[in-house]
Amino acid sequence: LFSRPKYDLDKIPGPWREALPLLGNVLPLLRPDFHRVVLQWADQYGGIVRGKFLWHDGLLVTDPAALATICGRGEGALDKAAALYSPINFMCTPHGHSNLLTSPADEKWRAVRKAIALSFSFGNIKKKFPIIRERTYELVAWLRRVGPKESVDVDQAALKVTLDVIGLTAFGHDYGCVRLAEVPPSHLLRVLPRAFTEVMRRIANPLRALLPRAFKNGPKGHQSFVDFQEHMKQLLREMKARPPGRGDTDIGAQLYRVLEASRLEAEKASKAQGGRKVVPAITEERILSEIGILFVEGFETTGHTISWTLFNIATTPGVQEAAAAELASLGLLVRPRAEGGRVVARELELDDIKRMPYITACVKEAMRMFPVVSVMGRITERPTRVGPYLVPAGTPIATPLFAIQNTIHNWVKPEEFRPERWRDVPLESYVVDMRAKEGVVGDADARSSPANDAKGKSPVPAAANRPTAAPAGPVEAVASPPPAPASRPAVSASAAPPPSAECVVVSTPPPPPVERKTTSASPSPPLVERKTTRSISITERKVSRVVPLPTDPPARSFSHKESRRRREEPEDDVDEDISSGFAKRTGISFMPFSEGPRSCVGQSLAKLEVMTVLAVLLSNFRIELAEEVRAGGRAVCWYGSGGEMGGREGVRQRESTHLTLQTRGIRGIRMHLYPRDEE
Ligand code: HEM
Repeated sequence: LFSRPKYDLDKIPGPWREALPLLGNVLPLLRPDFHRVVLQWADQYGGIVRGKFLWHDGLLVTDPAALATICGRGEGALDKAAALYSPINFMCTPHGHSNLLTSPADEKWRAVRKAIALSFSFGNIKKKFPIIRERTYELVAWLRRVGPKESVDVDQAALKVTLDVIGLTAFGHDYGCVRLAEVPPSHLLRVLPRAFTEVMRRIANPLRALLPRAFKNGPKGHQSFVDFQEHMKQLLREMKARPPGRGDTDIGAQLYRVLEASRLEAEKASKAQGGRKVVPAITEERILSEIGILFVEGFETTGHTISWTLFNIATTPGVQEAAAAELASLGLLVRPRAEGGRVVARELELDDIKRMPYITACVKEAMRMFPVVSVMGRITERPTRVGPYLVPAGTPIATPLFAIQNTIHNWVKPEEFRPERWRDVPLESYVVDMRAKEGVVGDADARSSPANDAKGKSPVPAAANRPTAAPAGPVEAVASPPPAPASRPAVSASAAPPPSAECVVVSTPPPPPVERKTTSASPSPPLVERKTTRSISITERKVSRVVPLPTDPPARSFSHKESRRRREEPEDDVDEDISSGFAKRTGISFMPFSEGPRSCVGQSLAKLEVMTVLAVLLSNFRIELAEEVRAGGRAVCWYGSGGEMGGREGVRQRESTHLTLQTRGIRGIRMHLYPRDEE
């Protein structure tokens, strides 16, 4: 009776102590801006928080060291909480087949991920640059026709480009969104948001899936799934009717190959078993689900990232001017007619993108503050140590990106949009991994970053940053880290395939500063001047060694009032120089594309798209958030033509996690775009 509890759940701080019977802590999470509730819990209780989700215990993890373990490959790494993602399966296929995003990391996932990763290699993605650029310039032409007097929802505008780009680059299908003046309700651009709404409703209320008619808008939601699947089936038909040619590694082609390979394998097995029917491991329905998930993951994510970045650029003093100066230095800024007019600016080229450290920094800072995938779900398969706590098998663990990247425990002045934070971070890095204290970054897909050379290799030669203290060697340190401290990640993780690509984490002694050589065929200026060399190098060779570092003590928990005070008035001892000390704690505190084997497979396309759209729009227009309307000295928001956003705060108050982080309602993020040549 008095034996010690087997697990440490009761030692974990969190709102579970105030949980309601049966409902637990669910009620505040039903708000559209529940990401802010989670952030507030992270600020208040620290990096590992226990909550009651209905009658289940669950954890919210924002502690960087614990995250590095959870997202890594070694002991303590966690797989997807497949059940949590299941409404997405039913959006993609009638019988709820899982897919890359939603399935656990099993054999089927591995086969599809490997095939698709080739499509997203930078070598393949860079061939798509002309498509992205063409659609973006078409958008510019449309925006010019609209003119600066009308405000435009830049979010909708960006979504049109992203849907066109996925359709064309992945499946050779033109949805023609950018060209459409009116979008019919049956168009995929309209169907997708309706289906996302139904997914959100089913996550909040799983009974909707069983009895759609019993709930408000249930039949409509069900219909949106049917409509979405119809669009995806059309793509599948087109894919099957057009077997891929040699050298075609586009997504459609790769999915076709996976399907065929599985069919042939089943045929072979059937023959071997004397003609008994053998169902292929990967069926058409699975492929349908894979096609669907590319639209679920690739459409809104990229579109909202573009619009959140534009929003921050437009509303932070000095930032737009700095971005324009960078574009001008590359000869890309359209000049006023009086100074020679539009002809002076040239068209954006692929190589320009790696010469825009400031705009890249704006994107990263926007992705830190507004991570479009704001929560991800994992689950423990066996008793697991999360940070210092042992928790039982079957514990759901949310890794809430919004809270990770905005909590006062991980970031200095997190609510400030400061592109300067990224000054010393290599251009290609979208993971801040402070395990090598003064080092900076590990980046899963650096090899496939547009910032890298044409062959898709890291601009830093594999061995360049490797100190003699960490010689290349066997993988043994990776395979089994000591069990106790969860903060000892096995490996800095990388994109899944090819399996040989790994990051190497090293600690002291620091190597002598190395001259950065580029392997690029065409000579280009260094990406970003890199001040810290004691860090992580991204290499195509086998993992050398991981040298774990001591971790920071766990973040303290505060009263609600105290955590709010600390957010408003950071302590004096906090590093004020956020231009260099951008993150505070050891481990991962920034990973908008996630990290490790389950990181975003499409990030090379996303980065290229975001940068292209931003560079072209900012070259051509000066942007302004549609003005607030004032009445009686107070800002009021209303919808109509003209000003309506209610300033930066007005937009922020409408933040909503609706599968992706976006604005609530139909007002979007409206801006006036002033053509630079007409100024
Ligand atoms: C700025 C844009 C994007 C962001 C911020 C983003 C972010 C993410 C994140 C955080 C995950 C992990 C989700 C989780 O574990 O629940 C993810 C997974 C994924 N993303 Fe993206 N994504 C973006 C664009 C894209 C694009 C353009 C595509 C493809 C067209 C794509 C395809 C996928 C897929 C298939 C997965 C599942 C990978 C796996 O588990 O193996 N994403 N993405």
